[in-house]
Amino acid sequence: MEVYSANIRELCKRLLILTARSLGLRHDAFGDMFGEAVQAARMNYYPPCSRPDLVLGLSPHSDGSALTVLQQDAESVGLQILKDGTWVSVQPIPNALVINIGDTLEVLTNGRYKSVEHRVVTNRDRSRLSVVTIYAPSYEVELGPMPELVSKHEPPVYKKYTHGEYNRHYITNKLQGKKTLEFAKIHTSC
Ligand SMILES: O=C(O)CCC(=O)C(=O)O
Ligand SMILES: [Fe+2]
Repeated sequence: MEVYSANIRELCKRLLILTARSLGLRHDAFGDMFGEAVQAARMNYYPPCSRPDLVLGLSPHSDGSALTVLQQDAESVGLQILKDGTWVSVQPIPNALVINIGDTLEVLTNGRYKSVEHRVVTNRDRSRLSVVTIYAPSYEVELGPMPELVSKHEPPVYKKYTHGEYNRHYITNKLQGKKTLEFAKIHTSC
């Protein structure tokens, strides 16, 4: 687990470098601001369920992280993402990791990258196991759209707050689609 976690940490750092580059930012723009990044792993076990038509394994949500790295059970399909209003199953590919963009990256990129809404469905005959690692800035880091990604034509869509504040909000609210991200949105009335 220690070696796995260390490798996932390196992977997340690299992915954030590539993300920064894709947006025309300095390559270490995210790395510099994340501080001692928060990384946490959890294992989700979904037992077989006699009524998969009635029971979800995990309610629709987006992750609060910047990135989430997911290792799926090779034998059992369960993860679905919401794409253009339709739930699409993410077929497990042997030895492949799934990377989800979380709310924090949506905020930092002022919405250029969107966090993915996802859920887990159950199976009648099979159990399923997933190993999930979240990667996020240190709790005291102030978040908000990166100044380079804000302009007169692209005003900030999200306010400033610390990752600790967002985390508290996230864990004290129900999983309900992308509702937790409302916390970060600047609501304009016109
Ligand atoms: O089990 C999965 O494939 C997804 C789990 C998940 O979305 C989560 O733990 O946040
Ligand atoms: Fe998730």
